[in-house]
Amino acid sequence: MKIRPQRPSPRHSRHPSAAERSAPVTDPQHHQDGTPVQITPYDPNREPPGLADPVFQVSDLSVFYGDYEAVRDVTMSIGHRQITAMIGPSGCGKSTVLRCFNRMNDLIPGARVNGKIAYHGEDLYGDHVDPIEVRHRIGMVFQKPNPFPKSIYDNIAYGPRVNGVRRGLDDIVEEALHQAALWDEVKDKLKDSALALSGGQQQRLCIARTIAVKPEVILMDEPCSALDPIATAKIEDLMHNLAQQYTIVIVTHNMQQAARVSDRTAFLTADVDKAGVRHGRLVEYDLTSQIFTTPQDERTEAYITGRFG
Ligand SMILES: Nc1ncnc2c1ncn2[C@@H]1O[C@H](COP(=O)(O)OP(=O)(O)OP(=O)(O)O)[C@@H](O)[C@H]1O
Repeated sequence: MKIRPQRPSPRHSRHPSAAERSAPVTDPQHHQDGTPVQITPYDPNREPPGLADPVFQVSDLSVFYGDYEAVRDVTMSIGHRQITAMIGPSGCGKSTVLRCFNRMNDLIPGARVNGKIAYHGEDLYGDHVDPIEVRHRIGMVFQKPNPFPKSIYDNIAYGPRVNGVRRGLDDIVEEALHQAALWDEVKDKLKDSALALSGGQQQRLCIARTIAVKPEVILMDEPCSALDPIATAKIEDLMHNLAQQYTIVIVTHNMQQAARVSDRTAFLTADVDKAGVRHGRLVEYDLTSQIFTTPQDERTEAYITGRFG
């Protein structure tokens, strides 16, 4: 697969999206005693990154499970080194679309994709494209932390070893754990089982495991839904830092989270057709600040103000 080589380089620091400053839905998360959990704010001087030279260009994407068209006609671009959130009511197809970005839907019997997803201009579903290679470039973090029943070290080293890396593993493991903001907590127990970590630590371990194979894109499917507010805040902080080097797409049910972490937000919903069948649709896609302050579509407004969904 010809994919443009990626060379992570430091990006200027993060901005606070206007959403964070003015969104009507920015309830902070709270500790058990009621005090708000602090999340490092974006840099107020940073402009939202643009969509020139997008990582993905999605055109007329429809996804079927057997005969059922779960998602219909999605067209959008995903920008480089920024965080794109996908929000919408349950069943509107957020996870389905997310899984298309690294061909995880290939693993679901009966799943089929129509339309096109270009990755740096290359057809991601082209005949010549190796889905395994795609998943190296485009990693995924799931809702429930899923460490392997191995040591912390071996979890991180697993991907590089599979890729044939034999030397420098210690450095790779340390760097990935640093990037995932977990090093200080685990550096003295790298040989301990990953299963002994807390849920939040396990999720950061899974992020470190993803980073260790040096992807360009990290897909996150509800990465905080199984975590408490403090662990959630750590992951959100981590996302702000990771977006300096990686392109992140996150599915979240938590609108406050989308408003806090993302540069751009896609709102999806499910329309019911004449036959009474629901199909997921992209309703609106814009800067997060726009979506949460001046949405253009009344369905988006109804959703973000809690009137449906
Ligand atoms: N493996 C599958 N086989 C058949 N139908 C599926 C499969 N996965 C999802 N669907 C259907 O596709 C539609 C979209 O599901 P999807 O999980 O993508 O939505 P979602 O917006 O992520 O939902 P949620 O927020 O509840 O996770 C739903 O009607 C769902 O039942």
